[in-house]
Amino acid sequence: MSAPLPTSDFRLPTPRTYAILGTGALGGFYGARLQQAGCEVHFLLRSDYEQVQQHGLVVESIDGDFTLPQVKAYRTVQEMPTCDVVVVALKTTQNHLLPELLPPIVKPTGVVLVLQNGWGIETQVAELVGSDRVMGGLCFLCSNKVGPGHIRHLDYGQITLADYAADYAPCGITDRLKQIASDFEQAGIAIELAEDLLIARWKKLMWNIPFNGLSVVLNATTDAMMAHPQTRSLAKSLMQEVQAGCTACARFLSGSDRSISSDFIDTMLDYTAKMKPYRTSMKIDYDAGQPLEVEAIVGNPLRMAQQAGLELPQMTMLYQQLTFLAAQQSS
Ligand SMILES: NC(=O)C1=CN([C@@H]2O[C@H](COP(=O)(O)OP(=O)(O)OC[C@H]3O[C@@H](n4cnc5c(N)ncnc54)[C@H](OP(=O)(O)O)[C@@H]3O)[C@@H](O)[C@H]2O)C=CC1
Ligand SMILES: CC(C)(CO)C(=O)C(=O)O
Repeated sequence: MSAPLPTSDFRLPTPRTYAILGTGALGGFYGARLQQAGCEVHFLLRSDYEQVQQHGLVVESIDGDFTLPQVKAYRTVQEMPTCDVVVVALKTTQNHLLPELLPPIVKPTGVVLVLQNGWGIETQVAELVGSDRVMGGLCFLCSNKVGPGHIRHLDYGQITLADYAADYAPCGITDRLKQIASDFEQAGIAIELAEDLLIARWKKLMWNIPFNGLSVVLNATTDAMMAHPQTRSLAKSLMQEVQAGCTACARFLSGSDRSISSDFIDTMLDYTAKMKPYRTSMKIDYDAGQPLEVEAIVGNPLRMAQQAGLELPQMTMLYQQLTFLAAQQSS
């Protein structure tokens, strides 16, 4: 049964303009691909501004390298035009800036598309722009920013897109979701449309929580963790906790029985076993001495489950270990 469409299923104009908040590994890659496909894209930058303003964006990609010698680059949102789709591609550790970054650039009829990892971000954005103007995307992408304005796309790239409604109520496949999907597909990005953003987000967390977290705590890449029976078993136990957290969250927020099937756990384990040896984004950040996205990826889901009356002991221990390591790193 398809879910009821939200009252907010207003269509977006054609063509749609895009703003990229955070022109890094993810925002720089997808934004460049959208521009390459003909979309009008405006890039917000920080330390890379001068380089990108003068020399554009360089993208090395398994799908073919390309350079955009000229892009619409900005240092502040005040310089940017309002856009139809504002893509949030900052690290979530920068989300305290969203109250100042978002309002000036979202058109009155525009939407905000959250492409970050983690839980609860759409709700934070909805408080800024209204719950009828938020959408989410889960990016299965392996990409790094290797230099100012220089992106290296290593693997994958597909995005699961879903619309948002208050309390993560299922929205079904809305017209505006299809419009944005068509822009990304025109840019050669594989898109999956999901009726239920809550399920889609917890499915991504089923990968991010064990593998981003354990890669830091155990100082290991994904292949090494999958090759050892004990760490494979630990990853599966964490996935089972995420599965329980998802069910409790759905019941708490909307009184509904929505859950992730146990088959999906085996699918994710098989998927990871087949991945090229991969240093997760959290491990890359840890090794580089950068802030870790612990709160969005582990803390928020843990607190959501606890709010729903469910304790998750292994996720709790992982959170304690990661927050300790993050504190040691910054001391
Ligand atoms: N990389 C990947 O393959 C994947 C990433 N993700 C998720 O996507 C999100 C983004 O990650 P990722 O792209 O890897 O991160 P990056 O650090 O590569 O990109 C973030 C960009 O935001 C910029 N930035 C930071 N603060 C500001 C600011 N105040 N104004 C303007 N720009 C700013 C940074 O610039 P500066 O250099 O100045 O700090 C940086 O270029 C995260 O939630 C991550 O978990 C999800 C799936 C895969
Ligand atoms: C699943 C994966 C590895 C790629 O999308 C990811 O989410 C990350 O590196 O943060």
